Amino acid sequence: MTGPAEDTKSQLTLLSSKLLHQHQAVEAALNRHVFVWKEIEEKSQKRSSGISKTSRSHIVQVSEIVGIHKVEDEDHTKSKWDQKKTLQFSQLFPNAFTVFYVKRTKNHRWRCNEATFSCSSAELCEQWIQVTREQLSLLTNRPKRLLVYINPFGGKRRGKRIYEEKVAPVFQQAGISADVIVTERANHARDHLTTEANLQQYDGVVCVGGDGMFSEILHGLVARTQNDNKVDQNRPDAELKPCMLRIGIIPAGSTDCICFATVGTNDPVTSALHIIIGDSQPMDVCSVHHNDVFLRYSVSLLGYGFYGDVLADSEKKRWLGPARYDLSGVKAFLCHNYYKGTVSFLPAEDNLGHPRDKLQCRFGCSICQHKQSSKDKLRETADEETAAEVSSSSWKVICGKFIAINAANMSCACPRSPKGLSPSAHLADGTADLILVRKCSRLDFFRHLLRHTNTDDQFDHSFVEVHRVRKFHFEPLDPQPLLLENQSELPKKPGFCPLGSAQTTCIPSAAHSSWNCDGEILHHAAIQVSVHRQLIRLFARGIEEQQQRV
Ligand SMILES: CCCCCCCCCCCCC/C=C/[C@@H](O)[C@H](COP(=O)(O)O)NC(=O)CCCCC
Ligand SMILES: Nc1ncnc2c1ncn2[C@@H]1O[C@H](COP(=O)(O)OP(=O)(O)O)[C@@H](O)[C@H]1O
Ligand SMILES: [Ca+2]
Repeated sequence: MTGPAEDTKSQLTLLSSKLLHQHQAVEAALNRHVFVWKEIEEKSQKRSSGISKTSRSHIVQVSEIVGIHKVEDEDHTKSKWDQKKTLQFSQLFPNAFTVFYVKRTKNHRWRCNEATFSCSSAELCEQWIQVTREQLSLLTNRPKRLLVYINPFGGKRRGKRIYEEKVAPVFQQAGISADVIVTERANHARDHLTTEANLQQYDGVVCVGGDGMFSEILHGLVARTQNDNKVDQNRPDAELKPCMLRIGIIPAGSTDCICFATVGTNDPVTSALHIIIGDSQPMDVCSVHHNDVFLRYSVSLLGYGFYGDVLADSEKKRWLGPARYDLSGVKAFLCHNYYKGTVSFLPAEDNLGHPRDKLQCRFGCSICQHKQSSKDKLRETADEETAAEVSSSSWKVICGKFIAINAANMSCACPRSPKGLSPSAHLADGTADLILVRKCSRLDFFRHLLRHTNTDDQFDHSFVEVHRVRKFHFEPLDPQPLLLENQSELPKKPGFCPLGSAQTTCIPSAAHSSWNCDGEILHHAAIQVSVHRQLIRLFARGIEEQQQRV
């Protein structure tokens, strides 16, 4: 907290002068927090009209200034027309500077707005640029150098163009330098991060692609951090070390759920601006093990049954781009498979809310800032047998036939489902929402799915239950044939006769489905999952409640 002396200091005007903006005289001022300009109403003007207009003032937070440049030095990536206009302007007003700043528009989208001011002298212009840049350099959370990985084949295969046309120019305006790697194969980014990249020279890593590409960055960074700290990822109870570098996501994939659920939109320019201003959003990560073998990490959806089947089928249709999920979704729905198994879970403490409490995770979320007590920590590290001794609420066990078992570590909001699989799930509370959809009729399941696209409560069905959990295990009823230790890259298992469907052309499911782990297939049905609170940080801030307009 800042005391009164500090408050006064931060409000001290650093610069104040009369400038010209859009042919109108303005009084501009800069302090540590804001840059303000206010139209000056000339006395003669007031007298002749007889009416005193309210002069408009504009406020820009210093933390949301992207950059400041002398007009003649401005961006060469501008169109020919804009460059010509800039040249003409700088001939007319030689001592002018432009401030680039964040402007909020509809649906959580941000744009880079600009305002040009001309000064009475070259010295004054230089002074404005220098003092403003000094203030920006005090914002130590801003990245200066980034490592960028582009998946040229993600989504509609537009990753490279999106980066070059929409992101690189704003990074340049902000003075950010970026080393760019266009991936040449799957797992290129993951392997490069795990073993090769010299991470000390970067302030963050950016991925251009979808959730699968994000997953590569996540695995590379988390593995690198654990290796450097000698933490064994194979131990399900290992206390993982948090990653120091933040991750930025430029959405260019098929679902873009991780970007959408942390920023509120899947818009490349908005993401670039969150990176530039150095936003920071901690995020939980689920570790997935099979016995004592580490399988994968997950930040969004871990889905068995319906979403596992959709993914397994969609992989064969990659050439269709994002539409593959719609086709495979319809197919999985028509197949209507269900799977037998046992789910056991460690419920989260009551003070962390409930998936149906309608307290959505938003910018500055108080639930995510909640500090874990030592009792909670002890309870979390205890295994199934000893948990009962340290807490009144201990592991719960549910056996049944399930159409879908979904663990949502965050809301999983995406353009297909703007409120997500679990609208009240939290980004950084150390829990996941475990959704169990039991065997039901096709019509009921359709009703449940449909509610993901409207405002109705998708949990308000007799066949759906939802729990907020810290850990969970799944065990299929029938034992699975032995799989190799490192299963994550195994080819798709051969199809068997579906358990819950009479049709023969269905997505092959046998007694087991596979897990959809942030869009990657896991072939082990039996898994153990733990949520690791705030293991990583993104260049994001969570979804803002109200659109503030400048
Ligand atoms: C009758 C209309 C029903 C519509 C139901 C829609 C429900 C959609 C929920 C989507 C949750 C998405 C969770 C995120 C998953 C992604 O990690 C994963 C990989 O993404 P990417 O790498 O970008 O390709 N995407 C999926 O698994 C797609 C699921 C789509 C299911 C229809
Ligand atoms: N150069 C590449 N060639 C082929 N696959 C790649 C390449 N780079 C990344 N991948 C893989 O592509 C998959 C899908 O990437 P992603 O960017 O998530 O797109 P989408 O959202 O369309 O699935 C990821 O599993 C990732 O490992
Ligand atoms: Ca969470």
